[in-house]
Amino acid sequence: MKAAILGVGLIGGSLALCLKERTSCHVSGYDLSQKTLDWAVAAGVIDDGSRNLEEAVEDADFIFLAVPVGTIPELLSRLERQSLSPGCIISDVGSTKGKLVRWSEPFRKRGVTYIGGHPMAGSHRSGVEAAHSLLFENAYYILTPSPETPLSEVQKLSGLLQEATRAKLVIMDPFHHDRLVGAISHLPHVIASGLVNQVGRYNEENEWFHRLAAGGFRDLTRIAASHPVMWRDILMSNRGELLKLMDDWLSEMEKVRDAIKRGDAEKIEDFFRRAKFLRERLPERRKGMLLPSFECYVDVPDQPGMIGRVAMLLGEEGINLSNIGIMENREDTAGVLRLVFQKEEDLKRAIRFLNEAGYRVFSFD
Ligand SMILES: NC(=O)c1ccc[n+]([C@@H]2O[C@H](COP(=O)([O-])OP(=O)(O)OC[C@H]3O[C@@H](n4cnc5c(N)ncnc54)[C@H](O)[C@@H]3O)[C@@H](O)[C@H]2O)c1
Ligand SMILES: O=C(O)C(=O)C[C@]1(C(=O)O)C=C[C@@H](O)C=C1
Repeated sequence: MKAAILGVGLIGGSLALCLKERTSCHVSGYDLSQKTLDWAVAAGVIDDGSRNLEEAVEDADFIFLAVPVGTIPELLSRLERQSLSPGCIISDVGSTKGKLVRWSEPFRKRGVTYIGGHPMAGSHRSGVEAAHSLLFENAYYILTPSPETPLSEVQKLSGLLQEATRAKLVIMDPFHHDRLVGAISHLPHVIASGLVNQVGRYNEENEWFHRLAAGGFRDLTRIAASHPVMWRDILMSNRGELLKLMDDWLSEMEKVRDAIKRGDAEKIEDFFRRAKFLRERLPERRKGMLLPSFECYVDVPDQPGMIGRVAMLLGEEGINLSNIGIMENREDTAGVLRLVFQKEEDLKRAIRFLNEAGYRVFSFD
């Protein structure tokens, strides 16, 4: 079997790695950038690469479009004019689905099936260098077939994706999808970027704003470092939903603002109480690479060798650390180490052990 990946970046490259690692597919890549293709072939992400679309999709059983959302229609229309293998299935990984619905009909007339797709896993990083074969593991992977799509073709695609990505395949109406991910992905990206821009303006007057930016600000705004072109395209193709969601957001903020203005302590407490209640009941995330890590923070004197000492102490106890780092925003004599574990059990043992060894340990879990 042959799979063609059009756009060998973070998501296309990760999908290619999954297909190569866990299926017998030959994986061909197509990208605008020759440098990307050369890198991807050398790193074993794809079997071969071409900047010629016809060559890349020749004899392909599966074609995956993994380019920015705004570029998907243009590529689909080029594919519409290509000769494709009969029975070929085309899918995409774009973050919005409603605008692509119209493509299933013209392909179906040619004996080719188009099924929209969206893996609900990713990163603020981009490019093939960030690709990883565990990226989609245990994440949801949404497919949005049209009502006319033959069930056998949906099963063929979901079977391949399940085997390759180890994601949880779900089927959804494309417009329903856009409202859902609008609320839990697109709106949060706008809010995070808005907050970073707002604080960035204050920081131009006084650089302590950035210096003091601690865990809360960083946790909330990681996604503001995502690819601007990708997010431009997502917002442009989900404008209708985004406008409704932003109206709701502004009225939510207006309510808090009112409560603050009126000094209504009860309303303010209710606002936080409700959010805490809901946040604590979010279903547990079980993603592969982006698995929620179990972490704690340890106060240590800022002296050379401290990281090694803590790591060695934990190693001697047989506690597996998956990451260790110094918090970037502490500059004086006390330092804070961030310790990350894959297992909750390791975190609990580490806290107990470090406390016994006299360290002050903080954890938010
Ligand atoms: N990044 C995420 O977290 C994430 C998660 C799920 C879905 N998606 C979707 O996946 C798609 C790809 O995102 P990404 O993060 O992998 O981006 P990326 O920037 O890492 O990769 C995109 C690749 O497409 C190539 N490309 C761009 N225009 C092209 C064209 N016209 N022809 C051929 N190649 C072209 C680029 O050179 C690049 O290699 C987007 O539609 C995005 O909405 C992203
Ligand atoms: O984890 C991140 O950095 C992401 O932004 C991933 C994320 C998301 O919003 O959850 C981003 C866009 C995709 O369409 C799917 C996943």
